[in-house]
Amino acid sequence: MDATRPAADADTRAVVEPPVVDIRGLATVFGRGDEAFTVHDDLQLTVQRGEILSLVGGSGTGKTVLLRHILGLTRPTRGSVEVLGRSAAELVGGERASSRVGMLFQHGALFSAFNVLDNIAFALRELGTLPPALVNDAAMVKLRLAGLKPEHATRMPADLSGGMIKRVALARALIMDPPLLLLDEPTAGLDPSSSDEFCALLRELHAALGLTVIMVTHDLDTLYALSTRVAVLADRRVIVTGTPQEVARFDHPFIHHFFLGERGRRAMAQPPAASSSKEA
Ligand SMILES: Nc1ncnc2c1ncn2[C@@H]1O[C@H](COP(=O)(O)OP(=O)(O)OP(=O)(O)O)[C@@H](O)[C@H]1O
Repeated sequence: MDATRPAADADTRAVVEPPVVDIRGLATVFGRGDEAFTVHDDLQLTVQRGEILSLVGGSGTGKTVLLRHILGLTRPTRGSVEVLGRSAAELVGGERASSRVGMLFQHGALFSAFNVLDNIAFALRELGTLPPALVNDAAMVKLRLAGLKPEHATRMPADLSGGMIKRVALARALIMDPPLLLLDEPTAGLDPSSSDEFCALLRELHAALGLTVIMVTHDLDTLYALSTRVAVLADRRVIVTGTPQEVARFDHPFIHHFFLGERGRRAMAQPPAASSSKEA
């Protein structure tokens, strides 16, 4: 187990391929002078192609801020965030952003005035490079990929269940075929059965599309179902990475609370569902 990096022998690709995400010496400080508040300090994290990395940490430890840095929406105070070999800051806006990184926001963040198909098609339509019929065809492909039916295309977001909203948001995140997918609490607000179904869909798409996934989650069942690796944010940095079982053995108050409480022991007792799990 390594405090900041995947084990070199975890996967030979890790040695020969550049990481999909490479974060070095990252610091995030909000405010100035007496008001300064340090969220991250000398944080390192690398994510290799094909991983499903779960980012866990207590409330306010900077998980969402880190996702925003990776998306290029915000810049750290110090350090570098590289995504697919380029600075994340170069990603912002237009085709380059959504064709490299897809983002599934916690509550779906669908446009309430657009129907399902128009929500899915949004980024591709905005590009203006394809005729409308082809944009619709591409959106229909993603709609089906996300496990929705053609008859759902004309529904409005207000008429969708929580599970369907997640699926539409996922289809929208994938419209430009990004190699990297960021998930913020993908199963939050879903009942256990919808949550299991959504995890199964994410696992299928991860394998079928060869995605790299970074996921923020507080849900241990989701973590055990999907993660190939877990990174724990505490004390302003990534204190440990490893398989869920390895990380659970690391001695830190947050980890004791998160993994070894009753809820954690129950989730750990489930057989690991991620077929691509690898020992670090
Ligand atoms: N733009 C900002 N200006 C000032 N402080 C901010 C800003 N964005 C985030 N913060 C602060 O940074 C800290 C980390 O926030 P963040 O939302 O990343 O936490 P989190 O780990 O995602 O928490 P949670 O699990 O509760 O969602 C919080 O204290 C938050 O108030």
